[in-house]
Amino acid sequence: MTSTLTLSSLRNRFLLSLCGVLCLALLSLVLIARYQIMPILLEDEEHFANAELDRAERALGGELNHLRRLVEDWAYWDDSYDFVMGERPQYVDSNLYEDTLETLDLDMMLFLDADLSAHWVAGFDEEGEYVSCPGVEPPCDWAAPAVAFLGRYIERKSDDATDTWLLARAELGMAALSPIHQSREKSPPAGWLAMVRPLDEPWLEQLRDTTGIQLELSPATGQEAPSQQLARISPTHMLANRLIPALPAGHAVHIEALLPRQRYQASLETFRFALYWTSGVLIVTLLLVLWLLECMVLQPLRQFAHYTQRLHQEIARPALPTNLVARRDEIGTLAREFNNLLKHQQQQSEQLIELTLHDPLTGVANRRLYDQRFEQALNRPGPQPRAAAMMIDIDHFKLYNDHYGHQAGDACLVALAQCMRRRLSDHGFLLARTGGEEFSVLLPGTSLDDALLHAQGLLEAIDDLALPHALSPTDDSVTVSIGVAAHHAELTTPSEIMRAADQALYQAKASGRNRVQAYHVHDQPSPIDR
Ligand SMILES: Nc1nc2c(ncn2[C@@H]2O[C@H](COP(=O)(O)OP(=O)(O)OP(=O)(O)O)[C@@H](O)[C@H]2O)c(=O)[nH]1
Repeated sequence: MTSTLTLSSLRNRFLLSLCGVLCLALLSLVLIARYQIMPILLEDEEHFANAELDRAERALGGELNHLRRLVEDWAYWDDSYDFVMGERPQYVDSNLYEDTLETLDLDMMLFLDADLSAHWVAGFDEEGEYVSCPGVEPPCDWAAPAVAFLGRYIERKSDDATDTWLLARAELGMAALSPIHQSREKSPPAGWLAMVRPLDEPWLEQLRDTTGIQLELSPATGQEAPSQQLARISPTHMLANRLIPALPAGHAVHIEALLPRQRYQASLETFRFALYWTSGVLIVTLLLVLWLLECMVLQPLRQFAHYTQRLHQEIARPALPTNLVARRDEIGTLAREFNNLLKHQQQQSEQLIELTLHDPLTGVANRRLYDQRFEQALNRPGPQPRAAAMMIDIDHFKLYNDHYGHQAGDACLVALAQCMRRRLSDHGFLLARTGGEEFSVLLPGTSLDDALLHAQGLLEAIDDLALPHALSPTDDSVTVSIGVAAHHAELTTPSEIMRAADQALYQAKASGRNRVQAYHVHDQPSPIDR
């Protein structure tokens, strides 16, 4: 019952509807964010990660180029040519010593003869000791696999170009191989020079500074490829991975970049900001709409409903609140139309009441109104006399009807009523048609004697009217007979007084008509001759 009442309120239903709309709007925003905006943000993030990895890869390429230029500088140097041709024995002492490799940031320098055998090896062994040997005999035997690999590689090589590689050994590195030529001469290589540079932590730190990317490099095999190229490890950071082919065959350098998710965070923050503001604005709008609804519609409607309740409860019709009538909107129109309807209804009910209390032919009071007024007159407190009454009957009216017709009879009734009303209205007496051709007059506060005088006046007025009555045995014009009675100790009720007046009327008829007869208590009624 309570919930029915609650939901029957326009305000609550409107509130519920608006809340529904609000929830739908917020749900739509969330769905748009989930299926439209988030994928775009994540895709943008992947592009960013790829671009950063490309940049890191280009930085590595730059390092390889640097090594390429270094190896070419040495390989195209005439002293190096002379050295591999066996013509410059002091080359080792002047150029290949520990400081040279350290300055050039190299692990190893390997000179090969044209027959691909090791000509000279200079570098740091597994213990980090600098060694320099004319071949791969101990203590330079650790270089034998490199010499073998380069030999195989150069045999298959179809050009004289410089080659560079990344090395995915236990410790990362990069290598470059260049043919040794005499400068400005196009001749087959006199030998080959290979350089190996370690990619150690200081080098990596430098690369991080140069690129501004938090990079980690590690050796990997093809099978160790990271399952996910991009791993979002926290709301603020992600790990981007990439494998770059390296030596030995089947191995790779694994680049791992720790990247900030600034763009994603910023976009997300912006979207959240927009979402919160949108929600806030929607809620404020909802409250505003409710407030406007309350002020503009619900309050006037309640006032209107309260007014209609008062209409039922109060006898006198209360006035419609002026603020409702004065409104220029639909509620104002409704209030004004309602007011007009009420007035119209009131007029109609007044007309109906009028009809129920008056005689439709003559317009004078009917018996109902006459009886009501009679009761009131007798009950009114005050000194005697309380009231007197006349009973008036047209003489030989049947003959009138027979002679002039029923319609003329009606006109005669109207004419007589108007005449008598004119005569009586000044005194505040009530004329009523109480029968077909019978009238009664109520004379409040009038004694029997005064009533007789007024009755006499009526006879004279009707006589003056001189309505022709050709068949009347009494007179050649229409006449009436009047019985008069007044309130008395023994005539206390309207019916007793009217019965007495009727008896007096009967007497008047019996005495020859066209006369007034009073009813005297305890006396035989005596006619008053004209
Ligand atoms: N035209 C018309 N005649 C009416 C109306 N009401 C009653 N009458 C007539 O009034 C006549 C009354 O006749 P009666 O009661 O015989 O009395 P009367 O002819 O007036 O004779 P007395 O009263 O004895 O003088 C009847 O003929 C009714 O038809 C009415 O509203 N219009």
